[in-house]
Amino acid sequence: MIVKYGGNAMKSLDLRRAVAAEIAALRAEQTVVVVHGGGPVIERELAARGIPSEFRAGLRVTTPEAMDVVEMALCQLNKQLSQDVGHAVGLMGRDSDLLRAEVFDPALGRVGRVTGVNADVLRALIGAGLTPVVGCVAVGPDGDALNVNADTAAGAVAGALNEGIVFLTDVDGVYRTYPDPESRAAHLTRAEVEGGIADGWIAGGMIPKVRAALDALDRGAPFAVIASGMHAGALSAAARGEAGTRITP
Ligand SMILES: Nc1ncnc2c1ncn2[C@@H]1O[C@H](COP(=O)(O)OP(=O)(O)O)[C@@H](O)[C@H]1O
Ligand SMILES: CC(=O)N[C@@H](CCC(=O)OP(=O)(O)O)C(=O)O
Repeated sequence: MIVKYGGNAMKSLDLRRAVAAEIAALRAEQTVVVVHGGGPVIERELAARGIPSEFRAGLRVTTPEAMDVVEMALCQLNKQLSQDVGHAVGLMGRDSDLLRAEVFDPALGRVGRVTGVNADVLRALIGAGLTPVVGCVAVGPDGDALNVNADTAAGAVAGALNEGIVFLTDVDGVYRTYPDPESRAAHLTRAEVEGGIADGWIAGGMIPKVRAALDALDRGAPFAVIASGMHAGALSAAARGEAGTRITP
């Protein structure tokens, strides 16, 4: 299974360690590949350098200067997470062409769209009993770094490995009336997702997440769930289909 682990569910060290422990526990039952972002860490490092952040439809406009900071911040986080998870190898998308990408839209700068995943490297690590922990910086056609939204990167990895995916975040799933957790949808079809984006009840950072879930299914993932990483046991409940929002074709 692929676990996408992102910014909001890693805001404190305690939370990060709790999720890492859940990932380590899940590994006793199944193979796990972690793909991570780190929005809040990137945000902090950019702010410390006086570099402003602008998002369009959930994607960070990334200048070459911002790209350097994104890569530095995510590389450090990658090592911390792989240490937290244990028996893991931390890799960035630039290692062994793990994530290949092209420029998504020149107006967004160095933002990438994934064009290929080196699944053989992941299979080799898994075969050696190690958990891959993948940071979402890809290699572009010119060999330079491209900033890929971590949900998008994780969806592409799930598709390439034909494995299910759980996107961990700071909400219990997709809410029909955000922010009311009682309105969580247990299932959403592609048509409902597209309708939700068009009608505006799926917004902001949830847009790349639901699109990545659909993309993962299109690329061959058997299931895609969006669930909370904020409570103990949430990951295994989501893996069993007892929590979160399951996106279906
Ligand atoms: N319909 C919705 N249901 C739940 N969350 C939503 C919805 N629409 C927008 N959101 C927002 O999406 C956020 C999750 O996306 P994001 O902040 O990018 O998460 P992460 O950093 O975990 O990847 C939620 O915290 C919430 O603010
Ligand atoms: C292009 C783009 O938006 N890239 C993201 C990559 C990190 C990410 O996605 O982190 P979370 O999963 O924590 O949100 C960014 O720069 O924030």
